Amino acid sequence: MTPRDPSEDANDQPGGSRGDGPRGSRWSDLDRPPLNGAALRRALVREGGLWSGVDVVQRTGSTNSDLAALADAGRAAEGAVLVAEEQQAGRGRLDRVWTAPARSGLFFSVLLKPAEVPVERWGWLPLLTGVAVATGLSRAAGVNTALKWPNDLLVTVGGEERKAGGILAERAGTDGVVVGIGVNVTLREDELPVPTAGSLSLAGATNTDRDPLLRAVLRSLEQWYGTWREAGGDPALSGLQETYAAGCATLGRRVRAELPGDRSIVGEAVAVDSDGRLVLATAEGVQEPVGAGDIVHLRPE
Ligand SMILES: Nc1ncnc2c1ncn2[C@@H]1O[C@H](COP(=O)(O)OP(=O)(O)OP(=O)(O)O)[C@@H](O)[C@H]1O
Ligand SMILES: O=C(O)CCCC[C@@H]1SC[C@@H]2NC(=O)N[C@@H]21
Repeated sequence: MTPRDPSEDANDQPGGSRGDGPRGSRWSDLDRPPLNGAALRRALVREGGLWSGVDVVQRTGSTNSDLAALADAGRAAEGAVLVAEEQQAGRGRLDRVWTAPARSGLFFSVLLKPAEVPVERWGWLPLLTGVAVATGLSRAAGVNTALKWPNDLLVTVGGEERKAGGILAERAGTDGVVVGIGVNVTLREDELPVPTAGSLSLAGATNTDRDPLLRAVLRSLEQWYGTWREAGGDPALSGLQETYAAGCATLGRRVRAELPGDRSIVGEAVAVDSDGRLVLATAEGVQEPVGAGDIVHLRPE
């Protein structure tokens, strides 16, 4: 898959390259070891499995943009995985920037083509990915994670909820979705892009070795995606709706939903409905489903 940095194959050497650190970085390579692309491929790519290829590049603008361009050109198969050690134009939801310094986290995109699932149910893909990321990381990093609706990954740092990861899902080609995942693994307090951000290491993770973390997330994603597809994308039948609700820190909280067009609604988040929308119960006794926008967790009244 392209575009690739010519130096990327350094990652294919066992132990990876240990040369100069990235330009402008205060970290040496020994502080932040590289991913081992060859070992990841060996562990993840197998006949009949979902992952058809795993490419690791040193640096790019955005793995979502790159994989979407390949999908648009018909040059990427279902299950293609593109990982970057660093992103220089990482993108978040709602046209925000996603900060991704070299080797500080997991920055990757996967191409999914759920042909047997009706398109109306594809909106569950980012939520499904959130469940897979939270499950994989809770297991492999030894840290508690929760989801803020729709798919921010939260950790607790010094008693505060902080955002350590996020998911950006975008249609690509005629029949696919590129799901991009960003997780802050070893970002230190003084490196955080915003005070509300956190990282797995700041939350006390017992393991911050990115290879096993990435494997755990991709294995969990393969499992959840398989179960959901077999259920025809039905969120209840696949158990996804229930599992999502169990891991969602937004439910039961007082929140403000900031909607497109400068409108906002305040209410208690009471459910995630079968379309993946967050249902707010307002003080007026109305149940308002919210499908898009920003959610702010408020203090209890
Ligand atoms: N590496 C990163 N880690 C965490 N947040 C980041 C990172 N890079 C950029 N950001 C952005 O910083 C902003 C602050 O995140 P925060 O969770 O506080 O607020 P938010 O605006 O409610 O985010 P969201 O809409 O995703 O819920 C977000 O827009 C987030 O996308
Ligand atoms: O929280 C968000 O708003 C979503 C952040 C998604 C970031 C990931 S990093 C890999 C992929 N490539 C991108 O440009 N964005 C996603």
